[in-house]
Amino acid sequence: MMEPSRQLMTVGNTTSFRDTLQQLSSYGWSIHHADNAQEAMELLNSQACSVGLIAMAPSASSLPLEVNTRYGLSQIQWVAIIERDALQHDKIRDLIYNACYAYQDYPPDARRLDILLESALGMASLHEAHPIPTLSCPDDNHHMIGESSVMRELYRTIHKVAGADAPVLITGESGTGKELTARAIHAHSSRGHGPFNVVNCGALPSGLIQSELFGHEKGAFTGANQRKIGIIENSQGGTLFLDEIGDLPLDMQVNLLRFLENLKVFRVGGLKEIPVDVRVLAATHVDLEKAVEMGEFREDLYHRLNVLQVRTPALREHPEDIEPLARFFFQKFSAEKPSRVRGFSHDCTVVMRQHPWPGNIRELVNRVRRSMVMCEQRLIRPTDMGLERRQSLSRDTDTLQQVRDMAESEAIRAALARNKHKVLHAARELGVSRVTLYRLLEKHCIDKNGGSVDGKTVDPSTFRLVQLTST
Ligand SMILES: Nc1ncnc2c1ncn2[C@@H]1O[C@H](COP(=O)(O)OP(=O)(O)OP(=O)(O)O)[C@@H](O)[C@H]1O
Repeated sequence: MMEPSRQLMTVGNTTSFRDTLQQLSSYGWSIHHADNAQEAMELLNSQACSVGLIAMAPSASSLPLEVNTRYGLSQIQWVAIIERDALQHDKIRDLIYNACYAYQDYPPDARRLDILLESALGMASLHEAHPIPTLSCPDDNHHMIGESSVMRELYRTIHKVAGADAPVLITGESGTGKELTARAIHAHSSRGHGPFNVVNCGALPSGLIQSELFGHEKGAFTGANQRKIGIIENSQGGTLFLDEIGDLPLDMQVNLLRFLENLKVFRVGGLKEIPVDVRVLAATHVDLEKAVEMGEFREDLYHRLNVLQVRTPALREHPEDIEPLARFFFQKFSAEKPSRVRGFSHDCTVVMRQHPWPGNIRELVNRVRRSMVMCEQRLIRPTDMGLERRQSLSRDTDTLQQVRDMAESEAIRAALARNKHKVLHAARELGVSRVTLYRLLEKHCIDKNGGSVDGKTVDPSTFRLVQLTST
């Protein structure tokens, strides 16, 4: 780890302890001053300060929270200098408790402060040593988190398809980040400055869908008192994301296909075609090929949308990202609403790894949010997240065979995921022949796409049940 540099940002009215600051300079601290939050943020853009010393006025500035919200909670370790009496104010107590590393009374003692700042610096460097890996998005709210090989592969694919102006079909289980992926494709494409509009095809009432998408002219039907511009036209110069495309009624599929072929819309009741420059991204969590076979989805539309394909991985395929994701959501929610909770207990991180996450990243978001409400301690425990340590791995009654079977089935699923479901490659990685791997897939009821045989979400404990009942 690099030796942390002794850059110190001071904020607020520090005139009453000017001498102390001079002594700190003589101890090797480079001091940069900001009068207010705005200046502090500007300073942070040019100086790599990770420790802040704030002269906290009795009126209680919320500055440490503001700065941490902007820069990511825990990025700056704050030490507050306060009048002892100020601790009687709830607001100040809360602020120090929630946003500061430590505090010292007036007049601050240079030696003690030096030690305190040094240890704050140590804490800051620990945070820096564990940055949250992301795919950045120009829009601050939509960064993608995860540094596993599957997520890196996803980022690479996003960059590749962003450069092409063709439709993209995004597939993946519910909650795996299909919409976020669509936003990232848009943001990294040449249309990034244009609009990004989302239509959930499953949520639109069938009677309204035509006019929602294509718009209508005044008087086109009873109740059409005004001209309405449809969402396709409103996406001019940008991207239209059609979520749950599999739910689009068949008659609408024809209209959408026509639009994709000539990039012109006909408003309902309109007389002329209007050209629209828009890129269409579509997402589905159902198997569209199967839907085509069943006659529920038009084959021509499927091929038109499926020019480029991106698959968002299930969370169980990249368990190494669970903790960084959980930390990211924790920081995000802490910034939105200051919390006394400081992070996750060790037990909690172990249990998060064991949980199969059938609801994927959305489930993780919800569980982290819940845990921050439920937690009564400084660290979140498994029960705060509504999770229990999985019995199967720790129960005395598990036979060695059962434990082996579970490990075997999890290793196979992970190898398939890593090898894009290519059985031959997964078999090579696992050091078995292809025939053996097929036999094992059958034994563990795994289809070669990593799901269970009936296509339901894979939960290792379910596999165990299947196995126990079939033997
Ligand atoms: N890699 C990621 N990094 C950070 N947040 C993520 C990531 N992937 C998903 N999320 C978050 O998880 C939640 C679900 O993501 P999203 O809505 O994109 O999933 P989805 O696959 O479109 O779900 P559905 O199929 O149910 O519509 C959102 O809050 C999203 O911001």
